[in-house]
Amino acid sequence: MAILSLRVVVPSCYIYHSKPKIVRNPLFSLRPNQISASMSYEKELAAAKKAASLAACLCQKVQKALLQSDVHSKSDKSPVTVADYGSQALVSFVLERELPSESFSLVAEEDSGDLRKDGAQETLARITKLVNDTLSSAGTYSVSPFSAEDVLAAIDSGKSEGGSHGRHWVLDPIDGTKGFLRGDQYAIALALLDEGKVVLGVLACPNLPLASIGGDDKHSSHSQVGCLFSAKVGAGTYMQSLDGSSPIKVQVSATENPEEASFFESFEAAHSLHDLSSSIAKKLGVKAPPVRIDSQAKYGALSRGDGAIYLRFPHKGYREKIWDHAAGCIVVTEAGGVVTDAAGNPLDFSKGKYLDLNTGIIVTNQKLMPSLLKAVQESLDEKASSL
Ligand SMILES: Nc1ncnc2c1ncn2[C@@H]1O[C@H](COP(=O)(O)O)[C@@H](O)[C@H]1OP(=O)(O)O
Ligand SMILES: [Mg+2]
Ligand SMILES: [Mg+2]
Ligand SMILES: [Mg+2]
Repeated sequence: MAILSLRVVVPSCYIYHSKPKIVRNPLFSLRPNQISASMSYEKELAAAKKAASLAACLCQKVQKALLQSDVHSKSDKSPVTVADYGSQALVSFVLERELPSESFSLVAEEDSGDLRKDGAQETLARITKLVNDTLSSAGTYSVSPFSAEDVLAAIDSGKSEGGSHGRHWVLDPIDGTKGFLRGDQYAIALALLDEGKVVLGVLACPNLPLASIGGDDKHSSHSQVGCLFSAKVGAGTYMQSLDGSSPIKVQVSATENPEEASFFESFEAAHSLHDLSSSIAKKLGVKAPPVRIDSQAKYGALSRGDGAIYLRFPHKGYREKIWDHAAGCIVVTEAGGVVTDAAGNPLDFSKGKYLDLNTGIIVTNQKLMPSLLKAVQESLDEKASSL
């Protein structure tokens, strides 16, 4: 098993350049029917990139402090709480500020319930300071400091239920909390739904190396970290460094040969059935051991071809939430990949907060999908008959 465990030197606050120089590869030029789709959502994508970059900056400050603190405090959940809420407040603030003319609906993981309880004042004060410090060090907005009430209101603007009508932002302010606490991978995942479809997505992965983490490159140095993936319907997927390099277009692995493919799965066995993934991979003929990493960073890594397959089979009874897959899904599909449930159905983000799925989520390229689906079905049948 390959485990990517990184203790990183945290970069200083990212300065997000709102107008990056986009390097377009003529090999991937747009077809005429894609042009109208690609023309729209331009300012929404720019706002999403800005929001996720600022939130990543806030999270890195907290993770850095967490990793430097003494070992006993690492089981303390409060640092991640502060970062979760702070990230959500910042994203909500930036989106509303950048897109003032649009009606604003946000479906997000956190709410302010616990922060309004007696005894939470100190935590709320820490979050408020963190949000204000991040905004002032980025120097993007000349706003008077946020009050604690402003922070609570910004967090609570994420209370929308989503659905199939209109536009809804979808946010996981820290995806991969366990990875965040360990000092490993996590992501800030932000997507936009329009009439129930994901039309853009951004994944900020502060600890993901800019170089490939795929099979053969496991031993290469992972010194430069911090990736920002962004995708817009009909316009492909781009990756840039979180500290502001030019975006480059990325594509999923083109391999047709499972023997060459490596596969990603959750680091946490409690999040996905590792035995089932191993049986599927074996049936398919995958030779490499699984690459286990936390969060939607898996979708980002897959979108640039680091691995060719992502398998996710949560334990019985777990319901997947839209914020855990919306951004990752468009990042992979716009890079040429396919994301389905175990029966081969596309994910439906139009039903509110939850995804109604058949058994699990599988991700790969177009060529490998038919044989992957067959291996999944056979493994599920074997599992059912052994019960
Ligand atoms: N019991 C669980 N089973 C599956 N996924 C879970 C479970 N508990 C939390 N998650 C969510 O799974 C995602 C991370 O999974 P992984 O890193 O294994 O891919 C996160 O979105 C995490 O939520 P959270 O956003 O609170 O971290
Ligand atoms: Mg999550
Ligand atoms: Mg989360
Ligand atoms: Mg959570």
